[in-house]
Amino acid sequence: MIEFHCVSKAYKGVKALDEVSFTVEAGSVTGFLGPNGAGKSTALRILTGLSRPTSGSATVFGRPYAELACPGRRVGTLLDAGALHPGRSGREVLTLGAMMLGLPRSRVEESQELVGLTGKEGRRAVGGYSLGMRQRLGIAHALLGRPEALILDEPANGLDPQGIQWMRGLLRSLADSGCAVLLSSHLLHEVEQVADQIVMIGRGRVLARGTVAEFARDGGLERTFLELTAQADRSAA
Ligand SMILES: Nc1ncnc2c1ncn2[C@@H]1O[C@H](COP(=O)(O)OP(=O)(O)OP(=O)(O)O)[C@@H](O)[C@H]1O
Repeated sequence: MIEFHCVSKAYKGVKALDEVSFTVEAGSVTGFLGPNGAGKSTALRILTGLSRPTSGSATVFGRPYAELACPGRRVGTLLDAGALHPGRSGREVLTLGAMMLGLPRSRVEESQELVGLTGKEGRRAVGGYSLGMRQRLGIAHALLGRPEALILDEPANGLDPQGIQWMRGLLRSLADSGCAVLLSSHLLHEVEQVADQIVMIGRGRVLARGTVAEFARDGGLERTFLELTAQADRSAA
């Protein structure tokens, strides 16, 4: 459903991504794990048509995101919760999103409820939101069109432990209802709790892929992550 096929990206000769390939199936959560600067955001920006790969292709439902008919309805994205307009209320952000996607107003309340933003919070300007509230609003925005695929960049940033637990439950239930969920993170524990499959990236390259159970069996997620990222750093030095 989501597919990266040999995606490379170079910025002025520096390789941010190097032949990245993996897939995310419908009905599953894939954790895209990597240390700072590994290339996670670059990969997700390419997947959502915000950046062009130097070579290779990234597709959703078999096509580049920008070539999908009404991509915003089929693919929910949250790449930067900080980018929401600070002067608008949460409700306005969602109402504008629903209008742009041609969705009924009822989706605004439904999405707001889904992420636990109260009516009062929805009427406040986003500039006064905590980071956790922005993340919830960003997730509500991503879910407006009842998407079949969900792409989230570091969605747990700023969420408190209750918020993280809530998000896990939400992503699990979305995947169980058939959605393909791809979330990037550098928080191993958070990803381990929710993901079916893990793709580890370091220095722009896929270092390992497998199910959470496979990582647990083969030395543990944290140990594997630290070893492989250190190895990638050494070979890049
Ligand atoms: N617009 C850009 N111009 C030049 N280099 C860039 C640009 N965007 C990203 N990079 C570089 O590409 C590499 C990957 O960055 P990216 O932001 O994709 O990593 P990340 O895994 O999302 O990191 P983080 O967890 O810190 O957000 C880094 O070395 C970064 O400096």
